[in-house]
Order: sequence, then C-alpha cells, then structure tokens
Amino acid sequence: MSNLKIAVQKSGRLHNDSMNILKEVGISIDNGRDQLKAAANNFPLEVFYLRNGDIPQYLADGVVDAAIIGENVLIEKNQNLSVLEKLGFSGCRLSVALPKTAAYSGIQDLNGLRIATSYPNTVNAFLRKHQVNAQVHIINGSVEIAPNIGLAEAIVDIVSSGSTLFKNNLKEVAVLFKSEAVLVKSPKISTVQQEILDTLQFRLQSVLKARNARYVLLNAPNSQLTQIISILPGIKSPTILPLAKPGWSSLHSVINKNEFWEVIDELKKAGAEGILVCPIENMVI
Ligand SMILES: Nc1ncnc2c1ncn2[C@@H]1O[C@H](COP(=O)(O)OP(=O)(O)OP(=O)(O)O)[C@@H](O)[C@H]1O
Ligand SMILES: O=P(O)(O)OC[C@H]1O[C@H](OP(=O)(O)OP(=O)(O)O)[C@H](O)[C@@H]1O
Ligand SMILES: [Mg+2]
Repeated sequence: MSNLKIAVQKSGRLHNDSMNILKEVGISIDNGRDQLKAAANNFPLEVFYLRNGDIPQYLADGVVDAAIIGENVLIEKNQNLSVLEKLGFSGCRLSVALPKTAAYSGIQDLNGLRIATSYPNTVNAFLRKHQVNAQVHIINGSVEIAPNIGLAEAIVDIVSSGSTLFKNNLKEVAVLFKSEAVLVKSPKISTVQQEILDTLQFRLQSVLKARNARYVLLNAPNSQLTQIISILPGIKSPTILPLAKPGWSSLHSVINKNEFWEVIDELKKAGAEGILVCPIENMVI
C-alpha cells in the first residue's frame, strides 16, 4: 500500500476545518458517516478519524504517517514530533485562570494551590520551570467548573474567546503558550509516503498563502501610477493595463489581507478609484 495515511480528529473542534482544508487542496474523500477511515478518490491518501489525544502516539508508532492536530496536544504528549506547517485555524491558548476575586500578582501566587487541568504534563513542566509547588488534579472535561465546586483553586485550560472563563467567574492570569492546528509527520514515514506528503504540503502552502492574500484591481490616472505602485508593490510588480479612457490605467496587484485596510486611505489619497478586492483560491509562487 503506498497511500499516505493521515489522521484527522474524528469529531470535535478540529474536524470540520481539517476536512475543509483537504477539500480546498483538491482532495475528494469518500466520507461515509461513522467510518473510521476513508480513502481519497483522486489522491493517494487515506484519512483515519481518531481522537485528538490519541494521535501523537499513533504518529510516534508509525501507525499513521501524518496528522492534523492542535499544537497543545503535541506539547502535552511530548513525543518529539516535528511540526511541518501551521494551518491557521483552531487558534487558542493554554492559560492559567483563577476565581475573579482571587488575589494575583505573579506566578509564585500559585504556590500551594490545587490546579485542575486536562494537560498535566504541560502544567507540571510549567510549574517546575517557575519553581512553583502546586498540586495538579487531572480532569478530562469541563475543567472551568472545578473552582466553583471546591475541587481546585486554579485551572489550566484552553481559552479562545474567554467566554467560558467569564461564565464561570474566572479570570485569565497567565498564558502558557498559544496553539493552532498544525500538520505533523511521523518519524517513521517511508520515502514513498514522504513524497506524497511533500505534494500535500506544497498544496497546503499554496492554499494558506492564498487565504492571507487578496487580489486588488483599481483605476488611476497615469500620473499617479508611480506613487500607487509604491503603496501596492505586489508579488513581483503590479500589472498595468491601459483603460479605454486616455491617460488612465488599471492596476492589478496582490496584497496581504490584513495590510489592505491599512493602505486603503493612502490609495484613495493617491488618486485610486474603483478599487476591487477579490479572494484568491491558490497561490503558487
Ligand atoms: N475554544 C476553542 N477555540 C479554538 N480552538 C480550540 C478550542 N478548544 C479547543 N481547541 C483546539 O481544538 C482541539 C480539539 O478540541 P476538542 O475539544 O474538539 O477535542 P478534545 O476533546 O481535546 O480531543 P479528543 O478528540 O481527544 O476528544 C484542541 O486540542 C485545541 O487545539
Ligand atoms: O474561551 P472560549 O471561547 O470559551 O473557549 C474555551 C473552551 O473551549 C474548550 O472547550 P470545548 O467547547 O471544546 O468543550 P470540551 O471541554 O467538551 O472539549 C475549552 O476546553 C474551553 O472550555
Ligand atoms: Mg474541547
């Protein structure tokens, strides 16, 4: 069998975005509900649907060749797996939180507390690093409830919008690290599977670059082009096409989607008109 075996979370926060990004790179998967694995019909790839927390071990053992998982789980399971690509979704952070009313002036204030978490290895490493003496209590879900039911004085859990902390009368006091979904590979991957993974990674990079970029089209008087080009330099340099109206041109360029809003006023001041901003599907540079 020369298919690349890739693990994806079976259900939960990572599942849909993981399947979407595979679809965006043109891979079509025969996806019967409740199947534990499914093959792609246009790419040498098989998807294994697994629990996020089990994936690092499967990678370490070479049961799967690659996976899409949260960085936080990789760190917790500490299997020395290397991250190939950050995928830009499921962004969150692992944080320490305390009851809103608790006094806190620094990490040393965690001394002597009971800390509830689903990430015991990560928390113990953090406590060791800061020479804090606290008791770690492992809870597998709904960690934020622990202080309210007298199980712990502090928690360490995933925070994204912060609304779960807020609803449970907790405050975030320290961030251990930030996490997002990542592409990871097994140290036991074979040469054939590695080649397939290289192709997949190349396609993912082109989709990720495109997600962050926008295609910009605008009209401007020729006298203003030099100034506008300095604002919108593009990948190599912008495309300039003459308009039917004498003395005017259409300028096409690519820009980072976040930078666009910063330069729009500059563009207008420089004389740009009829500015169109379009999404890009793929970028091969
Ligand atoms: N609120 C959140 N916002 C953004 N990303 C999150 C959030 N909560 C979790 N994540 C990310 O999504 C991953 C999967 O979370 P989810 O709660 O679906 O699974 P789980 O219960 O940790 O894992 P399993 O698949 O083993 O049941 C987490 O490891 C983390 O990387
Ligand atoms: O800051 P927020 O946006 O509120 O997100 C944080 C919450 O999201 C995750 O739980 P999830 O909803 O995945 O439930 P789970 O505990 O069942 O995994 C995490 O464990 C937090 O409880
Ligand atoms: Mg969760």
